[in-house]
Amino acid sequence: MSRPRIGAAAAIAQLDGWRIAEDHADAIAKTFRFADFNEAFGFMTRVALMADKLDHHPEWFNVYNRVEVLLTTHDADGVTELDVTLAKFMDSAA
Ligand SMILES: C[C@H](O)[C@H](O)[C@H]1CNC2=NC(N)=NC(=O)C2=N1
Repeated sequence: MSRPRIGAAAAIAQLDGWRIAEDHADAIAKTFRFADFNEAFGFMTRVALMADKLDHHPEWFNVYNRVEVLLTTHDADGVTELDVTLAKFMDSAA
């Protein structure tokens, strides 16, 4: 799905707790913390199903109760509204 790039700054202005990713040309990032691995993996499962439905997939890293997420749109070489949509879903699923 092709979308115009809006950029990380415009994206985080619409979101809570998200930051401009370091060490990346144009991406947004957030670290989610849960009570334990079960909660973290439940979150990842809910997000995975939505990501596949949107055909828009996160880059993420999990250790026990922590999930570090990076969102960008590879097809657009940067952040698009699709990243904002997935970020908002993640916030609602956390
Ligand atoms: C062919 C397929 O639609 C694309 O590769 C999709 C899959 N998931 C994707 N996820 C993300 N984050 N960016 C993309 O550009 C993207 N493209």
